[in-house]
Parts: sequence; structure tokens; C-alpha cells
Amino acid sequence: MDKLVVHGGSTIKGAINISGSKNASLPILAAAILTGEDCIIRRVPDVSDTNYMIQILSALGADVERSSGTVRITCADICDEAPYELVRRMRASICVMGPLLARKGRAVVSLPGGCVIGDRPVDLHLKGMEALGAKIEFEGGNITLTAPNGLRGAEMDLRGENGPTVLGTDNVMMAATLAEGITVIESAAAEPEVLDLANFLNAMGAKITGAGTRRIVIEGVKELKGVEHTVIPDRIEAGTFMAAAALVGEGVTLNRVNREHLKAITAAIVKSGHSVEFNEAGDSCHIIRGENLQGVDLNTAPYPGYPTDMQAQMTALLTTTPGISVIKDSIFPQRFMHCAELKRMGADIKLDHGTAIVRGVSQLSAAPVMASDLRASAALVLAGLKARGTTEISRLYHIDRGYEHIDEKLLMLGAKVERIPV
Ligand SMILES: CC(=O)N[C@H]1[C@@H](OP(=O)(O)OP(=O)(O)OC[C@H]2O[C@@H](n3ccc(=O)[nH]c3=O)[C@H](O)[C@@H]2O)O[C@H](CO)[C@@H](O)[C@@H]1O
Ligand SMILES: C=C(OP(=O)(O)O)C(=O)O
Repeated sequence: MDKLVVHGGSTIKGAINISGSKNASLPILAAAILTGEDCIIRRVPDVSDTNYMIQILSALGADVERSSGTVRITCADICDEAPYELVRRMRASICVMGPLLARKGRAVVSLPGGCVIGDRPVDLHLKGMEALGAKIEFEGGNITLTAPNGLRGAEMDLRGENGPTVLGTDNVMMAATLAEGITVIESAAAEPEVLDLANFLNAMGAKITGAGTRRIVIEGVKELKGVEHTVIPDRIEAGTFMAAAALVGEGVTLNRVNREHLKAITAAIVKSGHSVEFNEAGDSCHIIRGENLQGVDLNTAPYPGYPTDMQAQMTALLTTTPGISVIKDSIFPQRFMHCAELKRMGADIKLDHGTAIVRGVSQLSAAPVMASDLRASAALVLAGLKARGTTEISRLYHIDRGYEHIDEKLLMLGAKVERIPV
């Protein structure tokens, strides 16, 4: 369990490359199950979540090779039961369910448990699989789905109480690629990661239209083939470094980004008084810390709204932004574990039913803090960069789930950070 020591109070400057998206990579790696041919996936970030997904695929019988950012997967002969010991470590392992069911006619996957960011049910995933004709049974903490005669296309609405489901849309879309007939998903998630998965599946020979909108239509095909694909840039990693640049930057450039995917995050950072300039191609941006800053009100929403995965980091930025900011998380109303730790560093935050009311203070002070989840840990790193003194962040494995070599990237920008193996 490594620790990160952040010596606060210095500035960051320079340029870094943003990695491939963790949340696009995970379902794309799982989608390789849909074919017996070789899939080559590039820019897969070297983070523990993608490593777990690779371990799950290997345990299912896939032949997997990883060399830096490129992963080659061949699922010539695979079994249909995902091992609990691996699945329980990562909620996104649920994305093997759709591909296994479509390819093997049966899938056994552990029911994911609760999570520190809130309740994370899979009822919408199962609603979709049932609509495609799967029989579902629960036993011993596992879900068993069967469709011995194959899946059939169907129309369904996957809207939940808090909006669409990203991995639920991915799962059903993957299952429907090999179903007989046409599937229509209404109230689908429109996140860029869903579109990236659809592009991967279409390159494999699937017939998917409408991905990236609220209505996805999938015409089932008999089989899919191997393909090469490059994963989209990680918009949350980019947003996190944008927030760092806004907090303590002296001119920071982020390369390998996608302007379109960053609109809501850019708007929030600009509204709080900083400047974000993109190059003409929209794949690089330069952030200059502002002088006349103001609080902003945010509410997380499905894409193209403000992403819940950037809520904690923006909360950290706003702790030292003058004025009052009201931050609501409508997608995961309990996702405020970072606030207690930020308060230990001197932040003025009041929590009220899924809303954080942040009153900007002039300075944070370093403290030993504990990471509770992936984005909460990123928020603590940001606060540590800004704070006076040395902040020690324990349970760094949370941040290693989703940020590729974050300490090395911060060092490249001139931050004073040290990873201490414990
Ligand atoms: C690996 C990955 O890509 N993870 C992302 C994905 O998670 P994930 O796909 O698991 O999140 P969902 O989009 O499914 O969750 C959105 C909302 O729907 C609810 N819900 C979800 C499924 C379901 O069957 N029933 C139900 O009620 C959830 O509790 C939540 O309130 O999207 C989230 C929302 O953008 C992000 O925070 C996660 O980083
Ligand atoms: C919550 C996240 O991931 P996961 O859905 O895998 O827990 C995230 O990436 O912020």
C-alpha cells in the first residue's frame, strides 16, 4: 500500500501527454470475448483496473499479451464463468457478462457489491439481458444468465432513476451484436466511452447506429472478427490535470486530449476564472491560472453534462476559490467521501443531502489524509499541491486504479511529490 507524499506550495509548468481512457478501455477489452480472432487494442492505460480486466480475460482462457500501451487478446477458447476472486475487485468486471452470454449462451458473474461512492445496482443490465431473452438466476452471490438458443433482438428503455447507465448500455450493446434481429436501446448512455466501444464493435463487423445519442440500434450479425483499435483520450485524467493547472499552474499544456469530450469540464474551469485555450485541431490545450476567481455551482449529469468522475477534483479546486460554490452530485448523491479529508486540510465545506456547499478559503494546510476511492484520491493530490506543508496520502492503490503513472506526470510538470512504498 504505497503512500504519496506531496510537498505543497510549489507551482507546476510544462507539457504532458494524456493517457488512453480507462473507462473506454475496460469494456473494449471485454468486447474481445465476442470473437475468436486476434484483437489489438492500443493506448490502454497501465493502471490496475485494466490489469484486473486482463487477468479476468486470462482466467476465462484468453491468450493476452501486453507490451506498454498495446494489448493483444485472442479468445479462441474461453469458459463462461468469471472467477469471484478477480471480479470482486472491480465493478467494471460486470462488462464481461454481455460478451460471455452472446458468445457462449451462458455467463456466470459475481454480483458486484456496494461501493464507497454509493449504491451501484445492476438491475438495468439485467433488464436488458432479460429483454434479449436471457434467463437469470441468483445463487451464492453469483448471477447466472442463460440463453441456450441464442439471444433475440428487442426494444428496451434503459433509463434508471438517476438517468441512463453507462456500463449497462455497453453490456446490452455488446450482447445484442450477436443476437438474432434488431435491438433498440432507448435512454441509452451517450458518453464518449460508449461511442468508442461502438466504434470498436463496428470495426469487428457489428452493425450499430446511434451510439453517442440516447437511441442506439443494433442489427445482430452471425459473427465478429478481430480488429485493431486505438482507445480515446481519458477525459477525466485530462480534467484532473486541468484542475491541477488551475490550482498551482504557471502555464500547463495537455497533449492528446479531445476538446469535444472536455466541454463541460472546460466550461466549469473557465467559469471559475481560469483560461483554457485549445489548438485548432482540438487535441491539445493550454491552461493559465486566472487572477479574478469566483465560485461556481455544479450539478453532475450524464454526458454532455458535467461528469460525476470530475466532481471530487473540482471540489478540491473550489476549496481555495473565493466565494461560495454549490456542488451537487445527482448521479451518485453519496459521492462526497473526499470532503471529510479536505476539511482536515482546512477546507470549509458543508454537506447537505447530496450537495456540498464550499466556501473558498485563502489557504489549505497539509495533513495526513486517506484516499477512499479513485477520484477522491485525485482530489486529495490536488489539495496537497496547493496546501502549505507536506501532505501524506495513504491508500494510494485507489489512485493507481485509474491514473497512469500520476506521480511521474506530476514530477515532469515540476511538482514535488514522492511515492513511498509501505
Ligand atoms: C468503468 C466505468 O465506465 N465506470 C463509470 C460508469 O460506471 P457505471 O456504468 O457503473 O455507472 P452507471 O452509469 O451505470 O450509473 C449511473 C446511475 O445509474 C444507477 N444504476 C446503474 C445501473 C443499474 O443497473 N441501475 C442503476 O440504478 C447508478 O446507481 C447511478 O446512480 O459510469 C459512471 C457514471 O458516469 C462513472 O462514474 C463511472 O466511472
Ligand atoms: C467510479 C469510477 O470507476 P468504476 O465505475 O470502475 O468504479 C471512476 O472511474 O471514477
